[in-house]
Amino acid sequence: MKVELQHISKRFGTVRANDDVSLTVEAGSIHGLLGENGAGKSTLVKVLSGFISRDRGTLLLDGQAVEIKTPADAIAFGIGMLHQDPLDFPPLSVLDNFLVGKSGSLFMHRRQALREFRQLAVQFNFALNPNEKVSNLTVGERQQLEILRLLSLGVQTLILDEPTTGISASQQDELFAAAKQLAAQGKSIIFVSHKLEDVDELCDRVTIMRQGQVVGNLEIPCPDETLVGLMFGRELAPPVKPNTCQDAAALALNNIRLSTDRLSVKIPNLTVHQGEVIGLAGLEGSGQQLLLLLCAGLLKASSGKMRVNDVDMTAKSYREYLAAGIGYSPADRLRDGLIRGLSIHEHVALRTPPNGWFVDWKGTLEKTQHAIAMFNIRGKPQTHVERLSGGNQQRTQLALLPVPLNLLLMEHPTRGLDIESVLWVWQQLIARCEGGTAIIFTSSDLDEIMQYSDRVIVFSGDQVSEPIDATELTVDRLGQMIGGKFGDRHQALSVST
Ligand SMILES: Nc1ncnc2c1ncn2[C@@H]1O[C@H](COP(=O)(O)OP(=O)(O)OP(=O)(O)O)[C@@H](O)[C@H]1O
Repeated sequence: MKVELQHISKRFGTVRANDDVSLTVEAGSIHGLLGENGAGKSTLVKVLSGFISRDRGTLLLDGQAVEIKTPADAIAFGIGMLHQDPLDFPPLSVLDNFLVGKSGSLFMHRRQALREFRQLAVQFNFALNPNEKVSNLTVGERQQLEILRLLSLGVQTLILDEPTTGISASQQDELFAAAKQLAAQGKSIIFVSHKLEDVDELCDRVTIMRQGQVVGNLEIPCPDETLVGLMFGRELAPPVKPNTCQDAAALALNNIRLSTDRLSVKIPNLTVHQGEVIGLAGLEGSGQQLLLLLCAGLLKASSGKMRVNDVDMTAKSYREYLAAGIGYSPADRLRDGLIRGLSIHEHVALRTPPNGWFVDWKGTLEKTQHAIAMFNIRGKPQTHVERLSGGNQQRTQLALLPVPLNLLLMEHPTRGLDIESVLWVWQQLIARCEGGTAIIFTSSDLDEIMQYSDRVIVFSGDQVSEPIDATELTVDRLGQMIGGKFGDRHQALSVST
C-alpha cells in the first residue's frame, strides 16, 4: 500500500511539532524516519496511526484521501503501529493478547485463532509460546507478538517506532528479517530510528526531520556524514574517554549474593576505583539491574558486604546512601526517574532542600532556568516532564542528579537518545569521572559498553563474569559471552535461578 502524508502540521501550544511535513512511502518498501530528539517523528507517525489528530494536511492511501481519527480507524485502513513500549496486556497470555482487537474475538474459536497464530509465528520464525503470560516475555518477544497481532488484523502498513531499543542482537536479526519479508510481500514499513547503522541495514529510503520539518529525503545507502549533517546541521565528533581511574576505591563489594523471586545472582568481588567506569553487559533480566539497585541502596543483599569510600553501607538506609553521594538514574524515566504531571521547575524544587517551611519558588525558578540552559533542555520551567521528548527527559534526569557524587549508577543512560544527545551525555559523564566519580552503567548497545567502560562485567543467563579489562574485549567476544560462551580466560561465577 502506498502511503502519502501531505503538508501535515501539528502544534502543541507554541511548539510546532510538525510544520508542513510531506512524506511518501512506496508499497513494498522500508522507509526510514530519522531525526534528533524532538524533531517531530513520533508526532508524524502518531498522526498516521490515529493516536494524534493533525491541525492541517492530507493522508492518502494508494492515492485515495482518507480520514483517520482514531487507532481503530487506522487499523481499519490497514495501518498498524508497533510502539516502543508495546501496548499489550501483561497479565494475559500470548494467545489472549493475540485475540485483542479482532471483531467478535470473545466468541472466536480459540482453536482457529491458535492455528492462525502458529502459522504466522512459523512464517516469521518467532518462537513464542501461546500459553505464556506476556509479563514473562522480553521486550523483543512482546514486539514479535504485537507484529503477529497487527498482521492478523490485516495491516498493510506497519510503523515500527524505535523497535531496536532494548532487544537482543538475535531478536533484532529476526525483526529485520520479518520486516524484509513483509516488504517483499508488498507491505510498506515505516522505521523510526536514531541508529544510522539500523537504517543502513534495513531501509530503502530515509526521510530526515529537524525541528518539525523535513530536511532531506535520500536513497540508502548514503554516507553517515551526510545523514548526521542533515540531522544536526553539523558534524559530530565522539568524546574521547581519557583514563580517569584513580588509586582510591570508591566502592568495594565482597561475597554479595542478590536474590529475587526469579533470580539469585552471585556478584564477583569487586573494587571500583574513583573515576572508573564499569559497564554491565547482558540480556535484560540477567541480574545487572539488581546490582545497580543494590549499589543505590534500593535492594538489600541476601549476603555479603558493601563499602562506599571505605564506609560500610551494608545495613544503612536509603537516605544514608543518598548522603554518601550515590546517585541513580533509572532506565524508565517516566516511571522511576521523573514524576508525570509535575513540571521541570517542580522537580527542581523537590530536589532542593527546603528553607524552613516554605518552598523558595523564586530561587528554584532561577535554578531551573540555569539547569535548562546548562543541560540544553528543550522545554520551559513550567513544561510537564511527560511532554518533553525522550532526549529532553534524559537531560532533565541528569540535571537533577546532585554534584558531586562518589558513585553514579546509570541504567541505559542513552536509550532512545539521538546521536548528538548520546555524545553530550557521555561528555557529562566523563567530566564527572574526571572529578573522581565512579560510574557503573548498563547498556544493550555493545559499542557503547566497549567505547566507554574501563572494565566490563558480563551477565548471561546462569553466569556472571569476573570484571574484564575492556581492552581485552571486542564487540564479537562480548556478544559470544552474552550468549553464554565464557571460555577459559574469562571465568564465570555460577548463578542459580
Ligand atoms: N503531548 C504533547 N504536548 C506538548 N508537546 C508535545 C507533546 N508531544 C510532543 N510534544 C513536543 O513536540 C515536539 C516533537 O516531539 P516528538 O515526540 O514528535 O519528537 P521525536 O522526533 O519523536 O523525538 P524523540 O526521538 O525524542 O522521541 C517536541 O518538542 C515535544 O516536546
